[in-house]
Amino acid sequence: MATRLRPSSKRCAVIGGSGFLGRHLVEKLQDRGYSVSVFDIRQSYELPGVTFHQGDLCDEQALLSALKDVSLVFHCASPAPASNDRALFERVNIQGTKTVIEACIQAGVQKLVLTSSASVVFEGTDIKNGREDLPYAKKPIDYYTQTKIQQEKLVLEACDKQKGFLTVAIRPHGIFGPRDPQLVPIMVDAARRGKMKFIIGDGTNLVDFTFVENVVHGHILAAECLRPDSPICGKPYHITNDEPIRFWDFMSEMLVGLGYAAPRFHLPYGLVYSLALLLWLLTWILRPLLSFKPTFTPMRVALAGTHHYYSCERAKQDLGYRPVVSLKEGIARTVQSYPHLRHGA
Ligand SMILES: NC(=O)C1=CN([C@@H]2O[C@H](COP(=O)(O)OP(=O)(O)OC[C@H]3O[C@@H](n4cnc5c(N)ncnc54)[C@H](O)[C@@H]3O)[C@@H](O)[C@H]2O)C=CC1
Ligand SMILES: CC(C)=CCC[C@@H](C)[C@H]1CC[C@H]2C3=C(CC[C@]12C)[C@@]1(C)CCC(=O)C[C@@H]1CC3
Repeated sequence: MATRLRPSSKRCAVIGGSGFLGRHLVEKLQDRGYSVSVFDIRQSYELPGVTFHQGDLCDEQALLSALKDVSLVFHCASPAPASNDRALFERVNIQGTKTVIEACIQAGVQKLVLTSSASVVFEGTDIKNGREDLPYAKKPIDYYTQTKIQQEKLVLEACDKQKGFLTVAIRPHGIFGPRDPQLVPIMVDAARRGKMKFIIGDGTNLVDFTFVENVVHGHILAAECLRPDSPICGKPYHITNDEPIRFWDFMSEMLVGLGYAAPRFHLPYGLVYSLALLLWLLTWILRPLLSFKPTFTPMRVALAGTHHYYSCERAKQDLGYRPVVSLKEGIARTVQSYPHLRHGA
């Protein structure tokens, strides 16, 4: 009888590997001796030794050919939150994740590590040192988060030790670092349009911002700890910098580092939130006539004006996680990596 060789445990695939987090993950996995392939709807770079499979994760056949002989899969693909496209989030994050799970099982993949998000428990009100046992948000802040909740449940429920298919979810928060297409570019765009003069609320709200290499480290630890006898099977893990910082101090450090002025004038949180809500309603009503994307959405105001930071004790205990790059160093390395976004560039 022909024996089917078990895929090497160092052969892995990164779904969403062309993205910000995905590419950092691919680079680190290669450094650690993994043989890596990328599955993504687009190819954004080339890297010697990395095989690219371009395709939509909703296409099972395309996935199956990319997952041949792969034993470990990282799923970090998602449409960008800013698109706010409900149908797209549902198709990719829910239907697509079901397809990823089915393809993994069919291809004989043994481990699936999902990039979830700490925002699955966030409802727009304060969370201080939130642990993983907080309930999922009943009223998620947007469609993106609503589908991230469904996605996480699907992946964790698929964990089946009998069948030899093990899953775990990493919940990062506020990922930042070189090549990030969201945080710094949105902030600089707002600064260039004179919209970063104001602090929403009293400016004391604490938030987690997590340097991308720490998020990568958490993913790799989770993959390496995922064994049938390990307590991490089917569980979510917060991965943060473990250094909550005032939202507006973080913004100021980034802005000043890039040569812009720090926000100075305080505006009451309730007022800005109500205005953002009104603006959002107006753009929704007028959407057949004009397409306008406001900088101030209720979701962004909530993110900028409330406490939302999370405990990563569980990751420390079960994964041996410790951040590898401090916030100070992460900010310095990020600022340095954006010469084209500096004031006057
Ligand atoms: N950036 C952040 O602050 C946070 C991100 N996350 C999660 O981390 C993951 C990675 O996020 P980022 O790297 O920031 O996003 P990104 O937008 O840079 O990367 C996502 C990748 O997914 C790919 N993709 C999208 N739809 C696809 C499809 N149908 N088939 C195949 N590939 C597809 C995109 O082409 C892109 O390369 C996402 O799951 C996101 O929800 C969670 C918490 C915070
Ligand atoms: C901590 C966390 C979850 C960060 C996620 C990233 C984005 C949601 C933020 C990145 C840039 C931020 C930003 C604002 C809100 C939150 C972000 C979009 C503002 C719109 C808040 C109101 C302002 O005064 C302008 C800000 C620009 C940058």
